[in-house]
Amino acid sequence: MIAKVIVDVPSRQTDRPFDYLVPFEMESWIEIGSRVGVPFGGRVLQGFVVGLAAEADIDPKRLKPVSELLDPMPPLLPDLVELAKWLSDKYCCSWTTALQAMIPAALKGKAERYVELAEEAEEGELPSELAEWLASQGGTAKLEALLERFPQHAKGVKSGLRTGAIIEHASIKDRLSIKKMLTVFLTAEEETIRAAAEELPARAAKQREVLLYMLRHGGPLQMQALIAATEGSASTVRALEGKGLLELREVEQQRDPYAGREFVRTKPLPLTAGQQAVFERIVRSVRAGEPDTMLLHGVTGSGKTEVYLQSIQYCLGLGKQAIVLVPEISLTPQMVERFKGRFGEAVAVMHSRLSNGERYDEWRKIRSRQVQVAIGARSAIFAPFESIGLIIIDEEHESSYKQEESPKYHARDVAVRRARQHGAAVVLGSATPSIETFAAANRPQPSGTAGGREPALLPMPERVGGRPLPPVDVIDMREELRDGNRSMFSRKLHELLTDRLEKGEQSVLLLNRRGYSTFVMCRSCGYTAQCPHCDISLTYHQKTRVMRCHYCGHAEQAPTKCPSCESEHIRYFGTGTQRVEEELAKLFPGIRVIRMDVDTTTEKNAHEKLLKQFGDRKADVLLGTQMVAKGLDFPYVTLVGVIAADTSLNLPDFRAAERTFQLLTQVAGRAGRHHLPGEVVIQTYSPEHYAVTTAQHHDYAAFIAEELRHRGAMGYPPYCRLILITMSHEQLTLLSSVGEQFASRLRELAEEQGILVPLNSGLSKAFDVLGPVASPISRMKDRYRFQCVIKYRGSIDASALIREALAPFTDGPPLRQVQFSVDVDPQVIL
Ligand SMILES: Nc1ncnc2c1ncn2[C@@H]1O[C@H](COP(=O)(O)OP(=O)(O)OP(=O)(O)O)[C@@H](O)[C@H]1O
Ligand SMILES: [Zn+2]
Ligand SMILES: [Zn+2]
Repeated sequence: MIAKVIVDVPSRQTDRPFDYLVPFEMESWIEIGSRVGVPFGGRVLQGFVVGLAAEADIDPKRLKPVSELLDPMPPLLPDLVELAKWLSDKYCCSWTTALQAMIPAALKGKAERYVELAEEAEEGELPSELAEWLASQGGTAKLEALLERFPQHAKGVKSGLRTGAIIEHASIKDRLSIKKMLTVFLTAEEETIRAAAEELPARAAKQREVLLYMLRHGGPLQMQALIAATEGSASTVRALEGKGLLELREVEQQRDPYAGREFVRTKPLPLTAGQQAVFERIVRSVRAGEPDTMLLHGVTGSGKTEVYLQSIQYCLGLGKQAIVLVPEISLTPQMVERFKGRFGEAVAVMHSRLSNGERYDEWRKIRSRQVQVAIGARSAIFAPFESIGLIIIDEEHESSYKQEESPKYHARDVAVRRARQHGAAVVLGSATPSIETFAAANRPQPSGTAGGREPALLPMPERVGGRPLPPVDVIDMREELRDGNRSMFSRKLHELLTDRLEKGEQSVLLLNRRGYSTFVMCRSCGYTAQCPHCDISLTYHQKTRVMRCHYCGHAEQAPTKCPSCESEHIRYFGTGTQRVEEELAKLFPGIRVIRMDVDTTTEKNAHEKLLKQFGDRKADVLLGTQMVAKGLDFPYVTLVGVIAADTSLNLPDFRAAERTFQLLTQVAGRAGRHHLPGEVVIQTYSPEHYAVTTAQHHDYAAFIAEELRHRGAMGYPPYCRLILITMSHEQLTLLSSVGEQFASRLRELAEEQGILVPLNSGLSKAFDVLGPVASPISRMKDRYRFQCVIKYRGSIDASALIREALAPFTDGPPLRQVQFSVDVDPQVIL
């Protein structure tokens, strides 16, 4: 049997399956999706089996055998292997990069090399101290360890390897192993043990105590716990083991990040009429078992989560599994609680705040069918379930569903693809759907589909219990200044905050920090501190007084004197959450503020603790960045304030208005979700902007209509699709000439297909190459950057075209090579 293996070398030359012979003893174990170690170019590399065949494509004499099988159960399933191929085609990355994205980091094995003393090694063939040491290690040791111990014998080792006096082995070691704990078991029935305990001599009182404790506990116990509870020792337990009363075994442990937490079980709520209609539509689709994508457009507080929960329940009832994606940032304890509360042990949770070990164990619960629901951020879309019935993407408009490093996939598109493989339903949920999704859901269904398809748009325009959406006040901050108010709080917001403090109700304050940074500038000459390697300002960190580059990590101490004019008026600028916090303390003495931003949430579980404190009403104000805008559901929040709405409006990003509208709508939705009515204040310098005015009136339709007009006029999605290609090199001249060559080759290829047509031509197929031009960040890590933007429309396999155009540029000698990075459907073209 031949295994076709993708080896873990992410280069173009090796981006294809290689043939290996499957040794007889592995034949019944190796499957598509198996992880193996294979010899490759003199090393052993990790690889994935992507195909099996009876005969090899190469000369059988040149075939090498698979050297090891790394897991008894393949970590990947055939559908994921196929999906990886699709990912690599669509997002122009190597197959192995796509495969690696699907498994937990713990399984990204590293080769380790061992040396073994050959039995037939002759005396004197190796330096004696080396041979002796190896013998003392049982004849084998890690090559690394050997060389570290005897650096002077490196030559001897090499010649030993050549003559065969020592033999080299390589093996793939996982970064992390399954955690095992020594566990104590009783070997007999209760009566037998009790009798034996009675018979123990008086001096073995401790042993008796241990036995009786085990009986009281009534089940296996971890050795450590047993010793701690009985104040005994390992030797006591070992003695009982010797008497055959106890047995000690290593038992696999699941690292459960939620261990010891009680989740109050919840029952399905009676659905409102609006929820019921949507629920029934979803359930019909799940039952049909055919791929189907729906957009659940429900205003904030309309009860989307309850619909998800009941739909999942239905899906599980069919014996199928469900995946729920939520943005990393809103994977809050509240969200986890709602799922654990409904489905208990059947849920695996995957987010980036888990340790590698915890994540690995959650993943194993999925792979071993212990759970039926996976809830997690973006990468949970690769959960290795075998029969998926339903995929839910909550807050589908969130940009965090797009991965910014290779493979640069969008989880939404992967979900649709995976659903097609499984015949699953996809529910995209949001109060503010992305314009692309909204347009797709409104597109007329292809005619001729049997029975006529049901509409893909499921609206829930009302809040649960008929609660109103909160009224929104827009405050023009220019007017405030004109009237002599220099504070960062408008009079209105100040007044309402005072009122909430008096009533003991809670407020959420959002500091929109997108596009904001704290940078160092000289007030005398205008000098700003720049990164010496990148074309970007350094960001100032107040705590450490260090300036740091966000692209390359370069850090330096903030100057006290301007390096350019020696003036001492060098300051940092920008409004951070810290400044707002200080201001709050000044204006409202005694106010209790919880600040939530990157600085206060770095510690593990910090996010969770802060939200719990707020939920327990230990603070009056929750102040934060984007983190506070989503998913929170606190009954005593009756005021939401946005400190400055427009910081994100002025970014040179075609999605700036959409992002602002979404953020404002989401954060406004945190107010008045329960019995107490809410109010919202938005402070802005551009009160007339349509993103602000439509958010003020909770008018998604009006926003979309206006936004679509802009997108159409400028030629942006959803009227076309984008691909961003960034090229970089140390030499500007080389880069610019390679960039030109690439762009013209791409144009030629498009021309040959007859699709090189400008977007505004009105033809159904169009493909336009813009650039190359210098990237907005024109230098990064000492490399110059150029970019091409491709806009296209119609059924064009643009990825294939780009891969073809790239081929001659990426196959050359690596040193002179210009680096290319392809971003399909980019979120930002900055
Ligand atoms: N059928 C129902 N009966 C009573 N209460 C409900 C029902 N459905 C949902 N709720 C409650 O309504 C509140 C809002 O629901 P939920 O948080 O699911 O809204 P959402 O649509 O997800 O909102 P957002 O998009 O703002 O996060 C929650 O407290 C929830 O428990
Ligand atoms: Zn200066
Ligand atoms: Zn830098």
